[in-house]
Amino acid sequence: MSRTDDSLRGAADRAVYERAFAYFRPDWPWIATLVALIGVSVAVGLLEAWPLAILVDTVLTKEPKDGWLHVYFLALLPKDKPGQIIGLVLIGLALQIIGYLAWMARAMINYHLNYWGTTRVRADLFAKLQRLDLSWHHARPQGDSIYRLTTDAFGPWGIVDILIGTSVAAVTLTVMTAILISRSPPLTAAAYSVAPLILWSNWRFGMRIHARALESKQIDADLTAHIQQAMVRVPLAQAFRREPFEFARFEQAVARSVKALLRLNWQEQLYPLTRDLILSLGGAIILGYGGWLVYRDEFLRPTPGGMTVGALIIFMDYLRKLWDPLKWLAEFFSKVRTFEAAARRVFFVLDAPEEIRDRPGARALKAKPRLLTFDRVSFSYRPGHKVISNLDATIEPGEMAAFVGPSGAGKSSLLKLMLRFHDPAQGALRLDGCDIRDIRLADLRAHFAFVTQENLMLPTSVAENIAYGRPDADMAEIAEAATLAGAAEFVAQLPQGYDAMLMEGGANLSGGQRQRIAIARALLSEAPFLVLDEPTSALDPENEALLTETLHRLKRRRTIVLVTHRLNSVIDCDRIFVMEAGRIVERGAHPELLARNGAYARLWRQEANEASPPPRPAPELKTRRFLRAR
Ligand SMILES: Nc1ncnc2c1ncn2[C@@H]1O[C@H](COP(=O)(O)OP(=O)(O)OP(=O)(O)O)[C@@H](O)[C@H]1O
Repeated sequence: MSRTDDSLRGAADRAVYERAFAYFRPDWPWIATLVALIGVSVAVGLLEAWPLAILVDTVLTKEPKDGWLHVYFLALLPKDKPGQIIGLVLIGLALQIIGYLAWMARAMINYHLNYWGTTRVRADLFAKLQRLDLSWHHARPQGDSIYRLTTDAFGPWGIVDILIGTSVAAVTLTVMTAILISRSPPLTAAAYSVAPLILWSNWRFGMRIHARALESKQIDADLTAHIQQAMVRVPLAQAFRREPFEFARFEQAVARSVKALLRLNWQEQLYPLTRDLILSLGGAIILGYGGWLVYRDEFLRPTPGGMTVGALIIFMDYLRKLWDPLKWLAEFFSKVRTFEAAARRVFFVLDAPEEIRDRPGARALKAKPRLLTFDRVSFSYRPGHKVISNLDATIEPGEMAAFVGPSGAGKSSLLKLMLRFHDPAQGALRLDGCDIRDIRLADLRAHFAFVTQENLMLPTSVAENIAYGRPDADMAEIAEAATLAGAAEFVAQLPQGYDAMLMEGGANLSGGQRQRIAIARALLSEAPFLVLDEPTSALDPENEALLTETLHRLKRRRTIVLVTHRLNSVIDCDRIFVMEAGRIVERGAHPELLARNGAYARLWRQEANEASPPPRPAPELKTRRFLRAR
């Protein structure tokens, strides 16, 4: 997935952090509990070695030491030695259990915050992606939006988590250092002598593992995309006997993935090895130097308050515990920057301007038949490349109008302007004289039932596919729409009829069957305008005639706007607009256009030469709701 995004650039920005925290504001009681539990874990961790130290220094010795923690622990215990031994064992056990429980509760709260907080981020992102106009989506691969939703959405929690963890690490280090200094400043210095090594190794391996993990993730994403595309190409590969080529490409992609994983695994193995070597070195320094201090203070020159075996045990234990907080501090920048980059990619989408949206004070407009006007409309996808130029057209309520013309003339683009998938650069489209940009978007779109060229199918039942625009429709209405669209016959032959499940993209239907389902979906909608882009392109002559007949019956009840190359279906249209290079070059009804012997007549003769069979009369259909006057 391409991550070379505008959102990755720029210095660390406080606003990104504040915004990340804002997503977790509703969770503050949970965050407070999490911090408290981390405090418990840290305290337990710091106390864990003390029962053993007290046992050695105070209970199992003839000369008990009197440090404040010793006094505090002993106050909880009986006066006799066996009682004190049992008590210290039980305290050690209790500390372990509390530590485990706190760790478990922390993990669960962490998951809870992560998943639910990220759900809020995802909900905002998904809603925004749904609102963003088609130009925005067309400018990026779909995979990019999917990556932002699935992976980058974890960025805000990552930032919060890292900041909490690093703050706790800083507090832990401070408390630990204070305790160590109170026991022995020279030994504390010895313990910290390996800290630079710990920092160095954490930093170095953190960066390397992070880079290798990112590389591996990227290569895995490419592999997944590669496999997905290869599966789509199976028929092509079989037809052109390119299976060996596809297999070689697959092998290459898998080999890249394996090599990237091995590079990651190598660093993951080197890291603990280095860590254990440094810890062993630190352990040796403390044992050697600390052992000498104990020998000096206990045997050579017995010194009250000097170094003890118990204190040495504490130092050995705390040395291991230095690792974690130092790791947090060393890895802070590399880790937080990754999450920051992910969060930026999320916020980049959330902040993307919505070109197509309700204007302030946009009008509510009830869906009903209205006069549609194209008023000197110009439009381009790219500056300087006009697709529609200064186009004027009027379609009366209840009329059937068609836009015809050569491929690339701008017919489909014109239909997209009607639903405000894009806005014109100049001029306006109007409903009953009102600029459609001044109408609430949802109200405007409720006027149109659109059958696109793609005939998108959902991987659900046939019935749900037909009822997508009107989920409350009952089975009788669905079946009636299917009949009108010429779909009823083949649906009846499916094993479960209307309950039959469609595969991804409607792969278990023919192109013509998908088109009929899409038309049924539009017919079932109660929108006053039926907008159809090449509705008969995949239909056989019989079904084309059936649909043409249905459309003619709907005339006067619905306004029908048709884009087609099949001129047979426009013969009875009230208005035909002939387009060339974004302009209307002729307009009128079929007979007058033929009589004019211009662009339309040329198209008509071309089609006649292509020997399309004459349209057959469609069977008589009983229509109820779809023909109803609105
Ligand atoms: N999303 C897009 N981005 C950039 N250019 C586009 C986009 N969609 C269409 N075009 C261009 O706009 C022009 C008009 O395309 P349009 O699809 O409106 O033509 P059409 O008359 O419907 O063609 P056809 O009959 O082949 O469907 C074409 O040159 C096309 O390449």
